[in-house]
Amino acid sequence: MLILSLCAVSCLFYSVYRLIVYPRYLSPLRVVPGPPLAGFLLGHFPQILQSQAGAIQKEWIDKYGPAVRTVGPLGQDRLILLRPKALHKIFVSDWVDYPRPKVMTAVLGLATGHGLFTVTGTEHKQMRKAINPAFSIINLIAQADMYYDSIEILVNVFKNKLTKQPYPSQGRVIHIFEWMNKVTLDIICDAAFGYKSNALLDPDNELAAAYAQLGIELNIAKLAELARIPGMVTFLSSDLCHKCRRMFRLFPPIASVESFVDSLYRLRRVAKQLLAEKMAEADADTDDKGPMKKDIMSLLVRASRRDKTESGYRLSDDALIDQVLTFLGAGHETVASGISWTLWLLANDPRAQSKVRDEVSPVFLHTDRPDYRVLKDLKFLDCVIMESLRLFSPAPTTRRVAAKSDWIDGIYVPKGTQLSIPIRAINTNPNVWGPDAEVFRPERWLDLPKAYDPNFSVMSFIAGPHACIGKTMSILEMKAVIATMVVNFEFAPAYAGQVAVPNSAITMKPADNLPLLVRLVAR
Ligand code: HEM
Repeated sequence: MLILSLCAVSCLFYSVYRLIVYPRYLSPLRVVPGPPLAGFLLGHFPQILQSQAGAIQKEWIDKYGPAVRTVGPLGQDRLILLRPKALHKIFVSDWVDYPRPKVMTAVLGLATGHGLFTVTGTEHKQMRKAINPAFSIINLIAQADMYYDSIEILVNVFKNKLTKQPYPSQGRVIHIFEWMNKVTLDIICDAAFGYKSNALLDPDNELAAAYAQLGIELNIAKLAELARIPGMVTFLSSDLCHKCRRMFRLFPPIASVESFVDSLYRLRRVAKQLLAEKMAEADADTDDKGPMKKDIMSLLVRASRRDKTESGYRLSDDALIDQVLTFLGAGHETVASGISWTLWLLANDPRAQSKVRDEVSPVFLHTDRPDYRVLKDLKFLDCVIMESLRLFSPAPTTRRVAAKSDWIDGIYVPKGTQLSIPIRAINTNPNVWGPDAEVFRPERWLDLPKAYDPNFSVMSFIAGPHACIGKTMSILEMKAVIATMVVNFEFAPAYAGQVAVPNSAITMKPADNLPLLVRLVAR
């Protein structure tokens, strides 16, 4: 009894210390400006959850300056940092000391396995070195043609929708994000595995259905909480968990984990089958057997065979599956959001839309499949895409944790501090981009401001060793889709007074699926 009482008193003292005394009176970060401290238990977390993705961080920066201190759940210290000096230290010079927080890697790792998102330090360096060649310009040039198989299907789907209605010339409202999500899944499946997922025409395709189901019911906050339980991530992706997944029905708040586990299982099963096929193909590959397959998995399988003998590090078969799941997870919804927001901005700026059409139309007189070099030279389209990624970054914020105590840009940051990187606020910083930083003005990319820093003024793909490996591929893919769409269709808002509705999740996608009025362009 005495021991129990002592435990209860100690717990009480510790809770008072962690939730009240430390954040309010002892934390070295209490001198950094920030919003007034909120509830003891959840801190500013509810405000972040309720706001549009990345919007509250921007509001706080506008009000309190380039370094803002907030408090997370259970009195956890958080710092929002904006200045290039801080970003350079966190992402480039001292990146190993600022890894992704455990909960972030656990959630990402659940869907993508042990891949680039979950490793850091030496293992990350080796893994990235093994994978980089698959994203080289030479491979992207070879791959670009694959994108058009899916883009052409998308164009036909839209044309069918528009012509099969009583008054085709009036156009039709189409939910753009839904279709961009399908076309980007088909493209990444083809580019990553050489696999035709056919999401555009067959929503029952195993992989397309598994992805569609993956994100529907389980919200990220619940997933993050589950991922905190030791061993849970490994368990959720195990065959055993899949066998007894119905047990989750007994716990109504997490009943949807059942379908999540099922989707994961199905994704992995397809990935394993595909890997087996690639291995067999690699075994049969000889120089005189026709063209080599150009999808990312074939390249990685061939490289892993070579590296078995040439160097110490080799991607194991399981690691190969995880990499490809990583590319599917990272390179599908992000690109779909990027394309959708670009079409939204063009729908609201008919002048820019006509200018893009005028630039791309001559190209399409010669070919329906402009290649890497041709797409690269479309300068105004490039400006439009850069401006769209600046204003509507598909990843609106990201996070890191301080693995040791150190000074960052003049602030003493204790070990364990969570660092919030406000990508949306960085991209629209008026000190760099001027008073019209929030305005869509593609031409600004032709005459960049003096304060522009190529690494830290737009952080949509972040910077340093963990920067997005798919950056060039995404921009190329966005260009191919947007050029083809704009040359075939005209886009306008679906109704008067329509506003953008970015959701508040890890990626920033249109919460309403982005309805737009689409009309055929006479060619
Ligand atoms: C417009 C599209 C995209 C955007 C905005 C985007 C953004 C990002 C961001 C912000 C990160 C860093 C996350 C962090 O560390 O906090 C990242 C990492 C990553 N992205 Fe992308 N991404 C896009 C498309 C793609 C594509 C198409 C692929 C692959 C096919 C891809 C693969 C990856 C991978 C593997 C990482 C982890 C890199 C590492 O840690 O070494 N992404 N991306």
